Amino acid sequence: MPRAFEPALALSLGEPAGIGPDIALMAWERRAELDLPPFFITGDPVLLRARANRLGIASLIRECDPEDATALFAEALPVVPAGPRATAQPGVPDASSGPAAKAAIDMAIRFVQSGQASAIVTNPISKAVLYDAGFQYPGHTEYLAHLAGTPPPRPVMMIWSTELAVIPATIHVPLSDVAHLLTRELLIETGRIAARDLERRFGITRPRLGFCGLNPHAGEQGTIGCEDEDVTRPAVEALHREGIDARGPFPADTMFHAAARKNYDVVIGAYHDQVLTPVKTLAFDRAVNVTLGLPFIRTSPDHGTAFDIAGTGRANPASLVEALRLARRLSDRDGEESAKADKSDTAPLLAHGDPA
Ligand SMILES: NC(=O)C1=CN([C@@H]2O[C@H](COP(=O)(O)OP(=O)(O)OC[C@H]3O[C@@H](n4cnc5c(N)ncnc54)[C@H](O)[C@@H]3O)[C@@H](O)[C@H]2O)C=CC1
Ligand SMILES: NCC(=O)COP(=O)(O)O
Repeated sequence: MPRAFEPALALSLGEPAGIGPDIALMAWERRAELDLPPFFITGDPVLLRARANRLGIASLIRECDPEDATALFAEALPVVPAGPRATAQPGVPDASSGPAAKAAIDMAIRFVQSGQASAIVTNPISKAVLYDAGFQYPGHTEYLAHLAGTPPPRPVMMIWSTELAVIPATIHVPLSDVAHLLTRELLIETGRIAARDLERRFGITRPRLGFCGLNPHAGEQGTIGCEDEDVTRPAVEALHREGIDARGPFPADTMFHAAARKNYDVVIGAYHDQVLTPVKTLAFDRAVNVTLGLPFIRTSPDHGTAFDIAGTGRANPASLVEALRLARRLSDRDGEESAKADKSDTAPLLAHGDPA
């Protein structure tokens, strides 16, 4: 059933010196051809106008309130001004970058929490720039959990593509800390959240979670490192006892080939690069970062700020386009689910192998 008011998606500006402004403008320019869901940007409209001029995009930027964005979207790029002016040039972050990027996220989240936006899509931030500005969180994933409530829910990072979906159990931590941060509790909680959200939000009945070993050959029965037998296997068994289809641990080096990928709906790995490397190799321009475990929907392109090509017109907006589409599909599904007493006929949102 259509909702009376269709809120638009809130897209945060991201790092002003990065490609976030470029890809937002490029996506909006092709909104009709790509049949994009309406979105508005939270951020500095002056910077966006300057970037549009630099890129030669005949973009009409219109400052507005979030409620007006859906109606405006066909004729202009709606922008809700957020925070301080962003003065950085493409590729060269300056002192305004951190505060401007953070203000854009804060405003977008307020609109999602008040129902003035249906979901948040975040453009990439430079973590180092934000840390320099005093930002206390490793990335969006952890910051959004902090904004979501008290105590903050455990956020789970999933990078989703039709070829492969992955979750790093530890997220933005140094590699030297991974072995001691990888606990049974962490894996069990991550598995529970993944199983629940893949079912509830993505419509996958009894999702198959493939756990990835930490050590070579998943520890070779405990002879090459103890974590796979002492931590991961008991976590998989505990999830299994709860009725969750958890499998593994499997060796990381053989989990990602085409036949193996058919055995899981998502791979849960030990650390960031273990699982993000395969998905970015397979689907760099299509994969979407989705945060599970939050009371609202958040997606993001899978890539970073790409300072080396900001302002050149060479950035590919495809991952942002997929992030916008997925946010819309997840929020439509959310709306249907809450409006519906009988949920049995809601189709799966995406299955691996579906055309994107
Ligand atoms: N969601 C977020 O906020 C994310 C932020 N980052 C941040 O981005 C910054 C740079 O990270 P890198 O590791 O250099 O990764 P990156 O993704 O920014 O760039 C890696 C390479 O891919 C290219 N590239 C990236 N996106 C592209 C696109 N849309 N079209 C064409 N080429 C593209 C870049 O030009 C570069 O050569 C870091 O500060 C990192 O923290 C990284 C990932 C996600
Ligand atoms: N490589 C993905 C990534 O680091 C994204 O982090 P976040 O800012 O979305 O938490």
